Amino acid sequence: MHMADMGKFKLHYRIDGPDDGVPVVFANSLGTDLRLWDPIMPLLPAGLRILRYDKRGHGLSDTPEGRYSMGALVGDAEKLMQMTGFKDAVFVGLSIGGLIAQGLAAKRLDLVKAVVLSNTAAKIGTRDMWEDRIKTVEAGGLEAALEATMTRWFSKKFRQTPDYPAWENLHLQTPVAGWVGCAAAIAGTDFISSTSGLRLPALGIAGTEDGSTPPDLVREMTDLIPGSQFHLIRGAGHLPCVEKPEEYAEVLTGFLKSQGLV
Ligand SMILES: O=C(O)CC1=CCC(=O)O1
Repeated sequence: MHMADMGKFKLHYRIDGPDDGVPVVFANSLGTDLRLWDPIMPLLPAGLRILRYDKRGHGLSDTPEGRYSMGALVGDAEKLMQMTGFKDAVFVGLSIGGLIAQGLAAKRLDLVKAVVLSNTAAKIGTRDMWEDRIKTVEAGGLEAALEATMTRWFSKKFRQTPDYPAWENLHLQTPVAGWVGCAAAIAGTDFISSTSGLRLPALGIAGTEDGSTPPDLVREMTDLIPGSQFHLIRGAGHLPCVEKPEEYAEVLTGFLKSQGLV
């Protein structure tokens, strides 16, 4: 376990794989931490140097006070990559992690050579929708948002499995201030124009049962980037790396192969 000093707070991160491996960065979603990617880690090809981290206000990272901006979250990823020597990387972002990927690709093409935009959009929901969710969580904690969130995250089938309860706990253990801070960043983000200007290899991934970023929305964003690829995972919700890790890893590996990286 490592903590990166970001100045006023610290971010938790981990690196796996050889020093000279192909650099790949993973950014997780709202209410999860770097363990989101655990199910696919053993399924990825050898020879990748993988950086995972907990966003501010999540996992083992510190929780700065107040609402966060998307610029600040993109800046965290940028600084962490520079501190850990990651450049020319494939950046894999899921949901808010996908917003961070889009923002970082628009800003630092030297750091990001390709993006995987999983279960995300150029704009997720509306400001009013996020303000309503923020009010709910501020008043009643993450528990008050649990059922609605789990319905968006997972297929009915997955919620019957023994793997499911740990993901409820992960959501419930997110600090309220961290969740609210990141939700406010999503509320204020519209990357339609900047993502339309991206010119780099991109893969969009969607899940048929995703209640947060449905397939049409993910495809709409993916289509903004000329030459991009798109893959739909059947039977999975918002977190297909959890529900369908084999298919997710296969698609990701196929994308890396298509770029000559593995
Ligand atoms: O709808 C949810 O709670 C899931 C989600 C939206 C943005 C994100 O990162 O996760």
